[in-house]
Amino acid sequence: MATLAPRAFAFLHTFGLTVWIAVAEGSTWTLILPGLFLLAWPALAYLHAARARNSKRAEFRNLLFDSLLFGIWCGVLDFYVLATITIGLACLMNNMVVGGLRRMLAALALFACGGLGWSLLTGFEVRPYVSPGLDLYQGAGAVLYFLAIAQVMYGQNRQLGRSIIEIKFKNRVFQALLDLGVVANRASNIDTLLEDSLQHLRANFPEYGFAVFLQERQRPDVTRYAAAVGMHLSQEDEENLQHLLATPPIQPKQTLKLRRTADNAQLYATPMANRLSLYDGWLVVHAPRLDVSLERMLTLFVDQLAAATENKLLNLELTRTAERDGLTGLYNRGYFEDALQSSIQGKSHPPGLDFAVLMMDVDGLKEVNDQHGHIAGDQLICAVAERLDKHCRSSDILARYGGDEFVVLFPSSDLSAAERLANEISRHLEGEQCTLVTAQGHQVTLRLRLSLGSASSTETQAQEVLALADERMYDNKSQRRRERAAG
Ligand SMILES: Nc1nc2c(ncn2[C@@H]2O[C@H](COP(=O)(O)OP(=O)(O)OP(=O)(O)O)[C@@H](O)[C@H]2O)c(=O)[nH]1
Repeated sequence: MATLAPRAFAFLHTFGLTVWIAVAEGSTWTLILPGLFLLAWPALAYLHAARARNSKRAEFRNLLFDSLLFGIWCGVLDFYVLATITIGLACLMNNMVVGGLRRMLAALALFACGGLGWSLLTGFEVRPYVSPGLDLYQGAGAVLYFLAIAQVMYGQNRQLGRSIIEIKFKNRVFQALLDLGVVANRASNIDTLLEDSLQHLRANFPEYGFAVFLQERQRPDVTRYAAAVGMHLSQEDEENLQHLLATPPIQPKQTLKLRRTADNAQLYATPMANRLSLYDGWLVVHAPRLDVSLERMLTLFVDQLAAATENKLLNLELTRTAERDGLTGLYNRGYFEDALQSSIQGKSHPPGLDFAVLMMDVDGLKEVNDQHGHIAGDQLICAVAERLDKHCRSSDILARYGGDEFVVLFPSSDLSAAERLANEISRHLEGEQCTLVTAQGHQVTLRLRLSLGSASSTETQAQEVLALADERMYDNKSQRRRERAAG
């Protein structure tokens, strides 16, 4: 379609040539009337291409038909040499440009067929030369035509260059978005999610620096998560953004300029603007300047990052709810039993790793509940949980087994690990004072008392370890009761 104007000019010019020759030889209307078709053909060709399902192919067919038509017309004009050479050359060039050598050869064949076919039908006549004036007319027309075609090709090349740059940019954006998706799946927490996401962004866009920070919506002065790659976000920048988010009427929706940096680049910040349910935040980019494509890219990344963060938060919350006890925050019974099953399996397969279990029961919870109410009872359970947690190592799995019972699993350990913790509890927790506040607001101080029982897979069948620890804990409780009754 871009060549429509030069082609229309070529047909118009050829019509002028026809009129010139008709007048010069006196054949006037017998040559001019059929010549009018030359004026109509570019419009017909345009309509045909515009309506065709595949307009590019229709355009190529039109170019071949141009060659046939011009071949016939050169025959009509008795092969006036300069016209035949320039018109023929134009036909070959047009076809060569769009379809290479094969299409050019096809155009040559059609051009020759047109000219020779016409001569066969009407008799072969040759008029190699008409007048110097016509040579000048034809020469000037040819030069104009070729220059116009060159201009069209230059424009198309420029367009192509721009499109390639744009496609490469879009590919990088696409790749970065894909990377963000993969990172989001792999990240085990929000910090690694943000850090890895920015690393991948930077890998795809090394010319930019990136930073992100999320703050709690309820307490905008608290930055909850932050990460920066390839740039530094000063305390002042952070406070500035926090201030913007904390001031509802001016909460921005679009990317805004933060400040000029020392290296003459700019810091731009794109807000997450209600894309997260619990947090607000910014994606900050260090870039030489902000253009439309960078702004669009930032919006896409913010969307993707916010969606990934939201998913991860939900996922972590879900996992937490599924594995944790609601009152104490310790692992729950389900999580403990899964871990115990893994240890039992581990013992039955080489290298047959041993494990140990320590069961604990708070003495006298019923009495606390009865005397001071359930709220005080809950506080006692939480206080015990907190203190037990302090004595456990990171590899120990401490869980609330139910009611006032706690349990610790020591994977890859023997009885000594359980006995070590039992001794620590007896020495440090047993008898320790604990202050509770009743529903009525009264303070109650009581002493902690715990019954303990431990067992390990070195002593019994793996499946029996928990039951053995439980049995020993009840033995311990009975003995303590007897001692208390006696003493
Ligand atoms: N406040 C509170 N009480 C609970 C909770 N879960 C269980 N209980 C109570 O804890 C008590 C547990 O029963 P027991 O183990 O027989 O009571 P205990 O007074 O500790 O008795 P011993 O263990 O024999 O010393 C019951 O009264 C339950 O109602 C809880 O989440 N909160």
